[in-house]
Amino acid sequence: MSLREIQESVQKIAQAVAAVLRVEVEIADSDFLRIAGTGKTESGVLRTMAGEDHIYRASLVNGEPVVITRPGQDEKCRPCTHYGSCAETGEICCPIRLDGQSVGVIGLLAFDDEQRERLFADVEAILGFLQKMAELIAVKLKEHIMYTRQQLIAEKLRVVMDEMDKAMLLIDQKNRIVEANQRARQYLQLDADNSQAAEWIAAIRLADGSQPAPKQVVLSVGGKAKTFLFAIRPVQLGDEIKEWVITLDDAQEVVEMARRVTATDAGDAFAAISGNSAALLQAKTIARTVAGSESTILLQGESGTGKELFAKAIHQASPRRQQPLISINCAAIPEHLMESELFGYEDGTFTGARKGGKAGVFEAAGKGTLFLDEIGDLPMHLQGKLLRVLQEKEFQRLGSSGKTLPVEARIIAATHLDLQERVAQGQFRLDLYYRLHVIPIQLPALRERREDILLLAHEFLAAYTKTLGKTIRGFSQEAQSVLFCHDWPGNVRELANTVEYAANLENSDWIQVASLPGHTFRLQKPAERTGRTDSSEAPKPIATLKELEKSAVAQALNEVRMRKGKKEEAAALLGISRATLFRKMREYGLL
Ligand SMILES: Nc1ncnc2c1ncn2[C@@H]1O[C@H](COP(=O)(O)OP(=O)(O)OP(=O)(O)O)[C@@H](O)[C@H]1O
Repeated sequence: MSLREIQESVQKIAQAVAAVLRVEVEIADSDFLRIAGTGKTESGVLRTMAGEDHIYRASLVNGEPVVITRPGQDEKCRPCTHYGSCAETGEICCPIRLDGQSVGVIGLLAFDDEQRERLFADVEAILGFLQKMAELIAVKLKEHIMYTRQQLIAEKLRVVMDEMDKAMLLIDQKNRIVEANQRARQYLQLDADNSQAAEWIAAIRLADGSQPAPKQVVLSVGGKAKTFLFAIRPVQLGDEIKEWVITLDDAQEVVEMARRVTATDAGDAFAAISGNSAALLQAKTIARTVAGSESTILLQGESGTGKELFAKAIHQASPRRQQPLISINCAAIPEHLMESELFGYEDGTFTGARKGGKAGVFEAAGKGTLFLDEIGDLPMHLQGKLLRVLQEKEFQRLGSSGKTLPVEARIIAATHLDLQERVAQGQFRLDLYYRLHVIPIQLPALRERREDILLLAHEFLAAYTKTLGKTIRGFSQEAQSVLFCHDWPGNVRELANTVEYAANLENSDWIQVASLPGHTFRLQKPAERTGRTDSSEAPKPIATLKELEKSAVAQALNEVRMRKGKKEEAAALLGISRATLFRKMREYGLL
């Protein structure tokens, strides 16, 4: 470590000393490069002192000060190129020592009689002062070394953290995230929104205190519940806990990884998609057939019909299964962040941009699969950009100067919207529609395949009773008819939530109607639920589906508001995603 690295500070010290003592000051490093100089020596700064360095060399090697009262005539000056013709009238120098080693020399120089007089008026005092200045420079160098070391450690830590395939968070005493690695930002969508951080950390701390290892926690991320395996450890200095390190693994990814490692073949990737109805079996057959191809797939279906489940199964059944499956929800990411989420950005592209830039989902998906969820909600201006990227099969990070990257991922898009209708309304580009609509797969709504309702309900019940440690044998006859006749606007997600709710509440061997969530079924009278009509009653005007939906959304919001809950809970009650809930709130003026 050379004084050269703190040249500016050293020059300032030289000038300050010169101003106080009114003599000239020169400072050299251990290679006899002039680091600082005042007066006559200033023009030689950052030049070598070869040939005129032997007095400094003697001071540096012996670690002692040197006093020259007659420069150019003193015996010590003999080897100097200026011997006999020296412009100086006096010189005092002293080594700069750091950790027992000489790292440079500070010299005081006189060039006329006045300066000479000042220099030698009280040599003892001047030497004392010079030594203090040498110590000051050594301290500055030490600080710089420590700072550089710290920077290096921080950088190493950042690289190691980002290379980890676990998500890692550093948390301070006030439960704020002070550092998050790339995987954590991806799992928790931190770049889009980290307002839930305190809630997540509270959930992790709660789960930490109540479970043996391996510990699990369910966090709501972007409106979806995600299960993580986690560990939390304190970072201590002495007895004091300074921060906490939390590591997270996506439980589903761990399970998939375990399955990949243990399975001799990929198994049936579609096994998780239940249902025997002709409509669902047809969708599964198409998906299975095209899983191996490179063509773009467009999954269409209402919210909760299993579009994401299908996308995962297709990826699993494809030759790309060892590569990543990256999902992005085009409705859940704020419009101004969407473009950088898709294509990434280069270092310094905008204020707050991450050092080193950031890969977008196209890059992250690599040779895997990119799942563009809720594609119908992609803003118009990005539709054009996406189209170009899909056509040209290459893209650029934002702020990159012409460097293009290839699109290697297979694209699966999904939407709950009627894209043709969006095209007709001028809200979706026709050319993009055709680019995505290569292999369309329509996922049927649950009410269009009622024969699957009870099958799914029993599967969910078996799973939840196992988790809850209960022995519920099934559904009462009446509960079955209620489930069968319900229209399930939230589709399979709503059914799964309904069964989970009922399994939690039920105390008998069979799920009774009373244990079904009131907010779902209060909208329908018992006679309507079973599909029977009472001829003695005057026919009531039938509410439109939209009216029913609006009323359900309002009711769920109200219920959650009363118990000071969060919007996510209203979404869960309705069996829809957070993004869908917000869309519906906007649509019905309930924001
Ligand atoms: N056929 C099915 N068999 C078993 N579970 C299903 C099936 N279809 C959907 N599910 C479950 O229902 C929930 C919703 O499914 P998914 O998220 O895939 O729906 P989606 O159509 O992508 O919804 P959204 O449009 O709201 O994002 C998930 O928990 C999923 O596992």
